[in-house]
Amino acid sequence: MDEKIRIRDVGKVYGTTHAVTALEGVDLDVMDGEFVCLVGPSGCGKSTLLRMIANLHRPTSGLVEIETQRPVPWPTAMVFQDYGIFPWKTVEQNVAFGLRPRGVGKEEARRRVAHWLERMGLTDFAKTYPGNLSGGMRQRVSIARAMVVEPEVLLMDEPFAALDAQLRRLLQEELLAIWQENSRTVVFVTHSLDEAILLGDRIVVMSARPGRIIGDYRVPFERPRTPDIRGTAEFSALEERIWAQLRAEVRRAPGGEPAGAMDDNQREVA
Ligand SMILES: Nc1ncnc2c1ncn2[C@@H]1O[C@H](COP(=O)(O)OP(=O)(O)OP(=O)(O)O)[C@@H](O)[C@H]1O
Repeated sequence: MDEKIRIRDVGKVYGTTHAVTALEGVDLDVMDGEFVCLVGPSGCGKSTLLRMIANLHRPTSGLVEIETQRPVPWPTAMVFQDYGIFPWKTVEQNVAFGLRPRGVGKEEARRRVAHWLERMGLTDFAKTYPGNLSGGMRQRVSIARAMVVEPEVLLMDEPFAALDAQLRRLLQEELLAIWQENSRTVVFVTHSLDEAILLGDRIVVMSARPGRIIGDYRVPFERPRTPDIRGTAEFSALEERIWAQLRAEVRRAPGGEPAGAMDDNQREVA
């Protein structure tokens, strides 16, 4: 496998008078086709790192590079927690949004939009406006809009965090299937270790702010995977190992609870 994303000694400081050092000395390589999950306490700079990979923020120091044959436009697409779709455009128009700027012709655009509407179960809602959709359906639109541009790197910032537990499981399972059909490079930020182990090839753990990388775990489950792996002893053991490291960082982060007060069963990083 070749290297797809190269992050070298990256730092990010926001502001000047009240400067906030969000990241410090971050090194990370992501291989082509790899699904990497980033976990860490609240405010440790996960979104900042993702936005730098998306070329939305520039690092204050260090280097973020993507190995690509077509650097213009930037070869990433992003899915946000709050959907990031346009309320004044229909589902179909939202999904088609990124195609024209990327020079995709009309016929090809029509074909791709139809494919992703169908794949995400949105065909009957093509002419609907997002305001009339549930949260789960809006997030499907968001995923379709990202996938339709056939990004080399898919960036997901807590995409399922706003959904209720059942919908979240459903969309996790759909993403797992989609990724296994398309296998692109993915960087996925989550507060849930369960979600990270289900979906990822690797789990990268960040420290409390300023964020640094303090752990890197390979997920041992073969592909294609199904959600049944959740019930295995290996799954729980990995979750325990990662949580043991993460727990100390969560406690160090602002708002970290004293020992014993956290909901250990949920393994959600506060
Ligand atoms: N535009 C900004 N200006 C100033 N400070 C910022 C800005 N964006 C983020 N920060 C600060 O940088 C730090 C890292 O923020 P970031 O959103 O990257 O963390 P995160 O790990 O994604 O947090 P969460 O898990 O809560 O979403 C935080 O202290 C945040 O307040």
